[in-house]
Amino acid sequence: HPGFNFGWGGHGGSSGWSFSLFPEFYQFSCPQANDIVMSVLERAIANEPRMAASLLRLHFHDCFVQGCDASVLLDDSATIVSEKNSGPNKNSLRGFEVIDEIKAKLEEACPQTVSCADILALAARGSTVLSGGPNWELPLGRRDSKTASLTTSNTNIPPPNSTLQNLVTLFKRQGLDEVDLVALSGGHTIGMARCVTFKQRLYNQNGNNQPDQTLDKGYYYNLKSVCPKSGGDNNISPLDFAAPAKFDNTYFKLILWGKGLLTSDEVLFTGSAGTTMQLVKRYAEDESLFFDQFAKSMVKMGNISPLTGFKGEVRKNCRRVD
Ligand code: HEM
Ligand SMILES: [Ca+2]
Repeated sequence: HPGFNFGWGGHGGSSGWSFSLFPEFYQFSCPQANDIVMSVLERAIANEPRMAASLLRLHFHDCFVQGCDASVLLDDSATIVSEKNSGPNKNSLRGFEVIDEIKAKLEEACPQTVSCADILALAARGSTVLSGGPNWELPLGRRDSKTASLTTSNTNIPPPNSTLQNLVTLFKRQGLDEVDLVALSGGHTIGMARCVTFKQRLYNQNGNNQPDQTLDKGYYYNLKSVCPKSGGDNNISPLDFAAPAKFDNTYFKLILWGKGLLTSDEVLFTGSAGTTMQLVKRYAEDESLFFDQFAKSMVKMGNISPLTGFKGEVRKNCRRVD
């Protein structure tokens, strides 16, 4: 089988072999893999700029549940309880049709070779680049799960009203630290969120029927007009209203000004942990520092317990196990 990296397992495993991800994984088996991904992305994102954001988020929601194994793409079936119906995912995750299109093209060019988990990682990177963000060398060789976990999807993915402590804990569970938390939250430089995810901040942040005091007043009135106290749950607002389709560091500037959309964005600056506050300031001041760290943290997130070697499979259709 081409592309396996037979390195010695040195991390306490007793089995002897370990397989790690590496950028040239498809060099011989499907050298055009990234070009095919990029050609589909170019069209999809030109057609709808928000698609870049939706695809970036898909990789995150995959990696935080059972690792980066494309579990998030599986539909309900006799053996699968789909993660698509979890609290954080239902009526929210988008981009599945674009992944299907990429997979169909890859199956034509290189049958049963490129995993759905690697497609998610390639699509996340490509979406970042096409939105004006950083590029990075992307380790590949993930394989696809034969299982999904609705319950883990409900427990591992942080909710939008999280405290800073809560965010730090959920990221630590994945081997990610405060630096990764702040940099990866910068993914909110693109895309949209539904009213239901930030309504609490407008009308009852602390159980006293008062808005979140950290919200800028003008921004607060704007948000109220798209997100009424009752109804309108599916109305959407940009996570970075200054440039919702451009991958830049304005997300961090907005947070400094009380114009971050979600509680989870604002607490990076106002929550009681000096480290994340300093990082928000530094990324707001220095876009290239943010880009460098975002790239590093994306590689780290993409390395969360992948299936490698002979584990898992390469699905033919990302929506079902073979
Ligand atoms: C730190 C914890 C995080 C929380 C609490 C969080 C929460 C959310 C919420 C509530 C939404 C809106 C969903 C909706 O209304 O349907 C959203 C959207 C989004 N998130 Fe996060 N997120 C987090 C981290 C991340 C990370 C690590 C990434 C990627 C690196 C990311 C990328 C995105 C993107 C791009 C969107 C917009 C998606 C679209 O427009 O379709 N988020 N997030
Ligand atoms: Ca997964």
